[in-house]
Amino acid sequence: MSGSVLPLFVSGVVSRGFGRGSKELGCPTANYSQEVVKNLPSDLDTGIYCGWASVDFGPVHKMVMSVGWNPFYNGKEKTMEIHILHEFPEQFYGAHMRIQVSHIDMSIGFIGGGKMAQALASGFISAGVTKGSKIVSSCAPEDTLSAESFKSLGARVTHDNCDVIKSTDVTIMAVKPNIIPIVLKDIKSTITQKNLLISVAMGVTIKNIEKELPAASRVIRVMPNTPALVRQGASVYAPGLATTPQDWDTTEQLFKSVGTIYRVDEYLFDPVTALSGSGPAYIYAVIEAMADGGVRMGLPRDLALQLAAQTVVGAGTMVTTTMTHPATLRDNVTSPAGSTSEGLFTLEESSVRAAFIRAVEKATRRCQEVNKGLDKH
Ligand SMILES: NC(=O)C1=CN([C@@H]2O[C@H](COP(=O)(O)OP(=O)(O)OC[C@H]3O[C@@H](n4cnc5c(N)ncnc54)[C@H](O)[C@@H]3O)[C@@H](O)[C@H]2O)C=CC1
Ligand SMILES: O=C(O)[C@@H]1CCC=N1
Repeated sequence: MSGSVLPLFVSGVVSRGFGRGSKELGCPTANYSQEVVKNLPSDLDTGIYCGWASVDFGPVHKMVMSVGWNPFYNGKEKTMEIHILHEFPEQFYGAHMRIQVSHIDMSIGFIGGGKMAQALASGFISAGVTKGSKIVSSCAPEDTLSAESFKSLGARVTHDNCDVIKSTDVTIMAVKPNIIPIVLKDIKSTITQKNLLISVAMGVTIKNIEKELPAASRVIRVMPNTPALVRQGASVYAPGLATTPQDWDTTEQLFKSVGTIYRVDEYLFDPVTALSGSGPAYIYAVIEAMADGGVRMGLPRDLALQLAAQTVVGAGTMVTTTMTHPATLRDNVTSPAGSTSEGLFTLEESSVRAAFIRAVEKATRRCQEVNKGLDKH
């Protein structure tokens, strides 16, 4: 994530770009050669940055920079395109340009300031994507706990959902599914095409949201999970009809800063919600139960909990980093006639695997029920 590599200093020779900055977009850009782009730290995400630039050791000017693949132009090469906020009398290809790159802190709104919103807000701040003072959150007036949590992050709290929409470019709608119709009614006459609305509500389809808002409203559906708080979240997204590649990029950058994000077809959202949205709760139950087993066998409670939690972290990391099938990793732990084999047999006798499979199935059905209920509105 970019936060760790900023501020970043880059210098090199200005090369000829595609020539479309001035002509087509009315925004001239100075581009670095591919050698410079290839030497960028791998942690520097694609996106828009701001900073300072100096050409041929001349005066320092403000600049904005786009780093990316230019999806609109089907770009094949990553580019760094720098627009310097100064009128130069002539082109300066071949000149030496030095830049200092910083973040543009994103202003992010949350409609609903509960558990999921708090996890995302804290994660975004610690990832360096934004700062508390750039966040605005709304919650129910009686929900003083959520209000206090957001205030402690340095955010502004309001009870007016339209205020959130007006104050921010990206707004995350994180209220319970049954509150979504109320919120959409609230913001309908305020939201414009300037706003990107991201819904994280379970069981609420993009279509259900779009139909309550003005035509061409930019809506993206995301299913995150609460480990976003420690930047270990797992999210998926699906874009609405009026969104642009820039919106997809913004969403990916945001949620990548707090874990992983995959784009999926929307019909997969219910099983995703049941697996990774709800999943942390299942795993907390596993950690607690394993620790209880340790305590039963004489371990101190704190040690048992630490060992159980770290075992889950370690096993998960083994799967994601070695890309080895869990069955092989499990075999590597299981010695003939050893302790693991006894433990696993006992889990099989209790149909633990079937219980997890059924849990994901039942949770998926619940998302479908909620969706059917909202469809009737
Ligand atoms: N908690 C989780 O692990 C996850 C939750 N989600 C989704 O996130 C959404 C929120 O869930 P939680 O944060 O768990 O719920 P929560 O109950 O902790 O938070 C709901 C928030 O909505 C606020 N609220 C209620 N009425 C409102 C209104 N009219 N206008 C503005 N705000 C209002 C409440 O004050 C509260 O801050 C749900 O749709 C859920 O499906 C998605 C993934 C994971
Ligand atoms: O339990 C719920 O409904 C939400 C959705 C996924 C996690 N929490």
